[in-house]
Amino acid sequence: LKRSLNQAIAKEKDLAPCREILDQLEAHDEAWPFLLPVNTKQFPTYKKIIRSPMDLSTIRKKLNDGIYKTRDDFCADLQLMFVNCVTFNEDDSPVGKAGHSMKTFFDSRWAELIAH
Ligand SMILES: Cn1cc(C(=O)NCCN)ccc1=O
Repeated sequence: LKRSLNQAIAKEKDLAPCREILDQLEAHDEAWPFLLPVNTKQFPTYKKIIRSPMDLSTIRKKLNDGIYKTRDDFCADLQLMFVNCVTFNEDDSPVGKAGHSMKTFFDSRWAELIAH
């Protein structure tokens, strides 16, 4: 379906805050477990337990490649990343704690973005 120029501009506006939030997530002190895909050689059971891996570099690539059509598509991949983390890691582990901290940060920034 061909988009008008206005629709293309509207789409760009809608996703612009996603770039901003992603910048902040990547810069977060507790982003280290999420910057790259989980190393399945280091964690051989990961692929068996987590059927849909997701990480910040993959989200960045999808955003840059125009894969996300709406903000909610973007938000769904972040929620997937956090659910994967809770599934695979103990809450009181270093990665588990980082995941909870990053999710709390994301949810508050997302609310500001949507609630204006
Ligand atoms: C998201 N996640 C990350 C790791 C990890 O150790 N990442 C840092 C590598 N330097 C392990 C399990 C997990 O679910």
